[in-house]
Amino acid sequence: MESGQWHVEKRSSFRSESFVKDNDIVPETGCLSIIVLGASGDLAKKKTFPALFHLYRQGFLQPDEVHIFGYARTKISDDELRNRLRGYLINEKGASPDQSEILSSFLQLVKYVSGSYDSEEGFRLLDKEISEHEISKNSQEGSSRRLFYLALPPSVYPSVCRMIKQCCMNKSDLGGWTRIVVEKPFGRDLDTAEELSTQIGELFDEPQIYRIDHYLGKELVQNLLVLRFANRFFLPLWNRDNIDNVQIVFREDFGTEGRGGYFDQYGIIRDIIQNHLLQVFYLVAMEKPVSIKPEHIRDEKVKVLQSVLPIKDEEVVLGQYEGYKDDPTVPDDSNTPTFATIVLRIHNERWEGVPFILKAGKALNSRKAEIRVQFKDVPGDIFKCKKQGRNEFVIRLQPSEAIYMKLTVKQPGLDMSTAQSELDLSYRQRYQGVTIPEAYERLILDTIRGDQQHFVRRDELKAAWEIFTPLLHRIDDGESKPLPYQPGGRGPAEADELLAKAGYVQTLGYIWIPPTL
Ligand SMILES: NC(=O)C1=CN([C@@H]2O[C@H](COP(=O)(O)OP(=O)(O)OC[C@H]3O[C@@H](n4cnc5c(N)ncnc54)[C@H](OP(=O)(O)O)[C@@H]3O)[C@@H](O)[C@H]2O)C=CC1
Ligand SMILES: O=C1O[C@H](COP(=O)(O)O)[C@@H](O)[C@H](O)[C@H]1O
Repeated sequence: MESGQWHVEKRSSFRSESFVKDNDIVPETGCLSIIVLGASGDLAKKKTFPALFHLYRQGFLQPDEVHIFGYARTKISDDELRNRLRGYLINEKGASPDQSEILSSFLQLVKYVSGSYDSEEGFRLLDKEISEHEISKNSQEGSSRRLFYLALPPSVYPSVCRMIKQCCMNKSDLGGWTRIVVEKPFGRDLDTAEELSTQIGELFDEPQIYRIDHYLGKELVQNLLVLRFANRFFLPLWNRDNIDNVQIVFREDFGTEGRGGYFDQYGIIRDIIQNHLLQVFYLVAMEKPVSIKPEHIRDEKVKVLQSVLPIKDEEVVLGQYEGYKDDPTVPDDSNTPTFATIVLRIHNERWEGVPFILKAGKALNSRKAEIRVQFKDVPGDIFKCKKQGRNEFVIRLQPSEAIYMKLTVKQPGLDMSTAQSELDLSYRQRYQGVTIPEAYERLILDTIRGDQQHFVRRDELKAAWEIFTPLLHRIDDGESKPLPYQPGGRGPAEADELLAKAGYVQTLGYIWIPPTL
């Protein structure tokens, strides 16, 4: 190897022990019906059906067991739905022409039923179709499993759940189950979320309800527990003595295109911060769970949430990008934020005084989601490291998944000078040839396996809404107003000022560049 060249070592694949087997989850077989309600919609097309296809392609959904039903009000035939899906799946990133055959066999498993969301007629028809499939497949000798995925606006969840309960529950005497998957945003504030939880809770037990947050299915989010609790060197450092501040950042380089009507009712806090970023926050801040059993993990999440102090107005910056209101589905006087930076503070022994800065924005200068843990300055700084910048531990969730540690090293050469560098675990380079599964793929598989670890429990949801509801009400009442910002930029300058005030020190002149192969 020539000196100075990037050397990429091909490592033989190694098998790691799966820790899922400690989770008390017993694999099941038998007839499986997956029902996508809202099959005509955006989420179903872009996420739910592609995830099902990927699971099928990898052998996780067996053709002799599974059948998929689309349900919505739109009147289309089986073939029309299949053609719509084919058009989308064939053009998906990474799709190859040799998938055409497998795609056709997948689409043959898809059937469509049309009906409304609040009358028994459609759901009785749906039940008849599911039962026919169950009888044809195995019901004489096996159990049957029914998974209802609500790819629908939350306003129709109560009536849809009632219809499922009245008309479509699993009827096999031989066992099986009925589960429902509900999407975010689950409610608009504490009261509406609790009301929704009560309505659904009267119909289904908690183990039947899977409140999905797709950030919990992302590879690096799932890695957080392992990183924190399986590595000795993080244990003594992960606290207020060493960490100065933590940033959890979501940026998108596009606006609300095509979804302005939906977005304007919710805004960036309900769309991203109260759910996706808060889930990441728990995993960074919570204490070690008793075990990796879902209930133990979720108990710790609730505890840390309950230690969060009320958000202070002076620790919030809201923004709305210029041009947002040009969307005809957005009212001219909209007060909805498309950007927010919010500082959360935890009142406990580990984190007292450490700001957790949650930042999310649409129409910014890049698409990126990351966690940035910034350490305090080195005491007794004999190398004058301060001018190089602080140590940072960064977990890049997307794109270019990576974990890297920014640190100060001796600049190679005869001089005794220091420079910023990094220890870098870039996934594309380290795990060559390994496909990282899509979040929805993983989470749908978890629902089939009955693993609720990566889903939101009712008390967790309540604690999450408790944190944000007062601020959301101030925004809804027009008391807190978003500042205008230029699309394609960093968001309002006031957000950077808040970051600096919270203690974040930017390393000037240093940018981490993901290594290329
Ligand atoms: N799209 C995305 O990227 C994401 C969406 N989500 C969540 O997933 C769920 C579905 O989202 P998405 O697919 O974008 O939504 P859509 O607006 O595309 O709605 C899905 C389907 O629901 C039916 N529908 C729409 N509006 C109503 C209404 N007011 N009353 C009754 N039925 C209606 C329509 O079917 P029909 O008229 O044929 O019955 C539509 O095809 C939402 O909760 C959303 O917040 C979460 C993460 C990402
Ligand atoms: O839930 C949502 O997430 C997407 C971003 O998801 P990602 O996996 O691409 O990071 C966001 O665009 C959308 O507004 C929101 O509803």
